[in-house]
Amino acid sequence: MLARTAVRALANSRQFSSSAARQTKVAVLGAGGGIGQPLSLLLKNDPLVTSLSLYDIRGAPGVAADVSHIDTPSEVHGYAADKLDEALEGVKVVVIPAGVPRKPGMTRDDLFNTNASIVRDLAAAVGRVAPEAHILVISNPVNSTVPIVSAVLEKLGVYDPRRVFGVTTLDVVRAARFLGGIAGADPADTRVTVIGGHSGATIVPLLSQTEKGKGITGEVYDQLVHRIQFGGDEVVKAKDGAGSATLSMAYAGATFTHALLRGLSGEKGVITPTFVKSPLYEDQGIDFFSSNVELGPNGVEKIHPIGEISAQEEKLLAACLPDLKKNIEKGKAFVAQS
Ligand SMILES: NC(=O)C1=CN([C@@H]2O[C@H](COP(=O)(O)OP(=O)(O)OC[C@H]3O[C@@H](n4cnc5c(N)ncnc54)[C@H](O)[C@@H]3O)[C@@H](O)[C@H]2O)C=CC1
Ligand SMILES: O=C([O-])CC(=O)C(=O)O
Repeated sequence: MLARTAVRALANSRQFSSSAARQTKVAVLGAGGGIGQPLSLLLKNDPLVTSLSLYDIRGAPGVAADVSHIDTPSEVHGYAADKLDEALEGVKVVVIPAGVPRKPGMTRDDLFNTNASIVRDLAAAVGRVAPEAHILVISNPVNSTVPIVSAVLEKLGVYDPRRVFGVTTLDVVRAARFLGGIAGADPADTRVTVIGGHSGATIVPLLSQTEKGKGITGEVYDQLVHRIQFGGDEVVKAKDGAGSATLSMAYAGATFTHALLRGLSGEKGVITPTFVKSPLYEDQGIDFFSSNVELGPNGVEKIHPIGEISAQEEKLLAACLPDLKKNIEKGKAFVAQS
């Protein structure tokens, strides 16, 4: 399982990996935030990261000074608000958790007005300074921010769809954990492919494709699907105005980053769901979609088909597609009007 593999790698981080010699510089934009700080901590412990570039409009040099004392080989540098270009020099991977989080009663789409321009401007800087970088978008609403990043890069003439990813790994992490809880099994044995997008009804878990999930029916099935789709709301409610998931998201972000770095380093068979430019529903006007993607030396190596799904999952997918289409179009329209 992907998450388990990442944990093992992180645990082994004190051994200087031979792959580390490859010099992989990773930047975190939004490194001073609730996600950015623990994500920076986890990336400092990833043996595939040789240099960590931490940027935020507030607090990144402090986070960098703190994290830099951890006794792993990677270098860490922090950059203040006016040092974005410097932060991006020579980076191979850029992870973006910059932007505002939800408060109770808000949808992810309610974050659009603030986060769309933050993500647009950061993407433009990446396109200018590090046009070959792989960009991992965490900032919500992911269903719109990924099309925003893509459209910005397209405008700059540097867009390669194999290098832009929406991080939907938290949905995969939650699905494994929640199914594991119900099945009384180790989440390593209850990995679920989650497709679609990253908000409410656009999150579609394919429980029928897992050994432990396929027998679940009735109310238990409905509750499990609802919990996977609205797990984010659970955290927003519990934090009661203090934000949304940060620690589990940092874990998910570090897990996905590690998977990408494994793919980039030439490892075969690294497959995980991620929200990318995709042909799967293009005939319905939906050109971004999350499904199992094989990661390789160029980023997206292969987009896997959805495979066989149940009648219930067909219904979930039918509910997902119109919402997803609207979210994608909103992101594209924002850049077109910018
Ligand atoms: N993809 C996913 O599964 C998830 C996404 N998120 C999203 O991640 C985003 C960040 O969440 P938190 O870390 O909890 O928020 P936060 O408010 O704790 O941190 C955000 C950070 O971004 C920084 N920032 C704002 N504008 C910036 C700019 N122009 N350049 C660089 N940094 C900038 C802020 O100074 C702050 O340090 C939110 O949009 C949230 O909805 C949260 C959880 C899961
Ligand atoms: O719920 C939120 O706003 C943050 C998020 O995307 C998640 O936890 O899945």
